[in-house]
Amino acid sequence: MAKDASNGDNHVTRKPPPEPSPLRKAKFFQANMRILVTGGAGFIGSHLVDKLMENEKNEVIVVDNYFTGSKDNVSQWIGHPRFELIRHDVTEPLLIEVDQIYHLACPASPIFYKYNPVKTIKTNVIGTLNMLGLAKRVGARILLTSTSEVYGDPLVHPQDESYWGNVNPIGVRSCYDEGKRVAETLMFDYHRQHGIEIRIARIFNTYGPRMNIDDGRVVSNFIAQAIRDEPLTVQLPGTQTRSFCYVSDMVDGLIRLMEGDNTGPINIGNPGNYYRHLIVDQEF
Ligand SMILES: O=C(O)[C@H]1O[C@H](OP(=O)(O)OP(=O)(O)OC[C@H]2O[C@@H](n3ccc(=O)[nH]c3=O)[C@H](O)[C@@H]2O)[C@H](O)[C@@H](O)[C@@H]1O
Repeated sequence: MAKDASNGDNHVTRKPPPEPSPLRKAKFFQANMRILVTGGAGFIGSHLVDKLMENEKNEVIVVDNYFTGSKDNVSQWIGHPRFELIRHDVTEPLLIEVDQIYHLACPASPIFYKYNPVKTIKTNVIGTLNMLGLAKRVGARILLTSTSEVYGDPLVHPQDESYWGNVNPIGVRSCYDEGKRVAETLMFDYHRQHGIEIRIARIFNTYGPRMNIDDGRVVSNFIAQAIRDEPLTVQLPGTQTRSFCYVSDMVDGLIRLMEGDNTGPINIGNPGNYYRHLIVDQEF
């Protein structure tokens, strides 16, 4: 699904990224790559951590406030010499020395992001500013997990990255949709103004182990209803489509984006769209 979505002028005034700080070079020479994962105790974040930890040259630091994530998701790494877990809210500055930042921290499903919309906006805006400030200070490359929801209620199907979206700025979902859109804007402004190395992924529906069963998203809804022997909720059969990506494929996509040369934004998801009633037929 990847495409160059420069929208005309994203790459025009790119400056070279700043040098990594001498402090990091001197102090952390043992590990080839020190990687920060915000939201690393969440569903996708914890699978990303598992994959990054497979590489013995990586040292992984997880920062999470456990709003929707859980220590259980990373319990297999607690005590490992290359792993560190910090309870921290990204809306507060973080002083740390790292080479790469995967910035995932954000409530991601409607139930949770609507629960405290002001906090959701703060996490997206102030949290992303803080992570970009950190990236600038230490010369780290930063990847933001944005979302397919930046396309809002799209007027074109399927949406490629050059589509600017159709988003309600004042609705109850805006804290998330517009929050992620501002986060993307901040990423590109830091890139253009300060030469920060950025990567932006727009994540589509993802499923797999550790997904939150009660988060109100379609796969978890179906599974939860099936387990509870309840009728499955299918809205307007035949009209609602979704794509579904398995979490290990999502994580591979995120790592390849981080390691590659394309800033994004890049859609990451399953390119096939499925009607909700077909999912039910196939899975149950
Ligand atoms: O599908 C997507 O678009 C989303 O995918 C992932 O979200 P996901 O792993 O599905 O959701 P969670 O399991 O809720 O993970 C989010 C993590 O962020 C943490 N978080 C949330 C809010 C906050 O203020 N700070 C913070 O650290 C949560 O505790 C949790 O561990 C990414 O983390 C989101 O940034 C992305 O928007």
